[in-house]
Amino acid sequence: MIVAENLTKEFRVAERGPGLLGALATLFTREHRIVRAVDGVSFEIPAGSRTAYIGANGAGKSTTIKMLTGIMTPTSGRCLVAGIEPYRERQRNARSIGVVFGQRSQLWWDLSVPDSFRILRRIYDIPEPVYRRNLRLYRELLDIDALGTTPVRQLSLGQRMRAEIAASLLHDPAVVFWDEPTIGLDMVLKEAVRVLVNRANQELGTTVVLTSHDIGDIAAICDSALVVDRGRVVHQGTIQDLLRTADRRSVTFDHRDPLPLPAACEEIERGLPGVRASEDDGGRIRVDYPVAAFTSRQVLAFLLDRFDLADCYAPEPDLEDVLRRVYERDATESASPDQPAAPVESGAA
Ligand SMILES: Nc1ncnc2c1ncn2[C@@H]1O[C@H](COP(=O)(O)OP(=O)(O)OP(=O)(O)O)[C@@H](O)[C@H]1O
Repeated sequence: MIVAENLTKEFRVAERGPGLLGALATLFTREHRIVRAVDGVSFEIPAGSRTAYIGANGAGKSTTIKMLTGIMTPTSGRCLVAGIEPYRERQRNARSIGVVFGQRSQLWWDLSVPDSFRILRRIYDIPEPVYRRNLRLYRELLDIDALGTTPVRQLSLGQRMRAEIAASLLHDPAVVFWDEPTIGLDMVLKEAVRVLVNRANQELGTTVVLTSHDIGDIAAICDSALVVDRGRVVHQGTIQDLLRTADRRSVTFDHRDPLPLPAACEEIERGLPGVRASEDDGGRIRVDYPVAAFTSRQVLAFLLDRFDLADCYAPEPDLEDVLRRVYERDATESASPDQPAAPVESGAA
């Protein structure tokens, strides 16, 4: 179980003027401003869950992960990972967690991947059967042998990320924190990484906390989501809960006889004000409606009344669309500071 209680992190940043002179002046200036990267965040992540920690650029995700992994100490509040306050007991915490930061390496730059793994095995005191089992898995899924004896610093980004991901799971940690883990990976490797982490979750009960802008990773790995904005939690619940916050939904239908599509779309938009009707790639009509104005039942009743439907389906809202709207809404709210921050929604955490 991971708990954050009023977790806050502030940075003191020197004010800097424009240009080179401005940059030089910061060396002597006494003017600072406080950036509150994480602002009283509270949440609970149950053991064994797979949680996406999501938010727009600069929302405070990496800073939170750094506190949860013990790299940074909170300005106030606290967090617990499996009962440990990570920044107070860094070494004990490190034994039960695995970490991938897309931008940083946990491997030894001048050593090869097999050498790095041998060192990690000693550091974590990994039992022989566990070490062998995991290496077998990495051979099978990540083609780890192909990295050979090349020093880590000479690997491509994608090759290094394969090794980082394997290293984070090598000691069967209770929790993995992955911050942008699939940067640089091709589609086949992305899929392999998803299989690997889902296997660890199902077979060993590994808790997964994933920070990513990759919607494919979020949908394939996570069952719940924590959405942060300007350092605050604005949504916590299942991915399904998040999808239910969509403000537009759609219905797509096929007509029994060929229809004059532009005229049909116009008729729908006239009959249901605020709705958008358009032809999709397969020659069907797609009707997008605002959920605040219509229920799916009302839209369907209208369509059945006016058209001779051959087939009809209502797809799940698109996670990418839902997140884009959350980020757009948050950006609009930050542009008008008088408006209160979005409320915290809670679902099954
Ligand atoms: N060491 C630091 N010193 C000063 N400000 C910082 C520092 N680290 C982060 N910040 C600021 O804190 C805020 C949150 O940064 P953070 O890296 O946690 O965001 P993020 O959600 O991980 O963003 P991204 O999706 O772009 O990686 C940003 O405004 C950032 O500029």
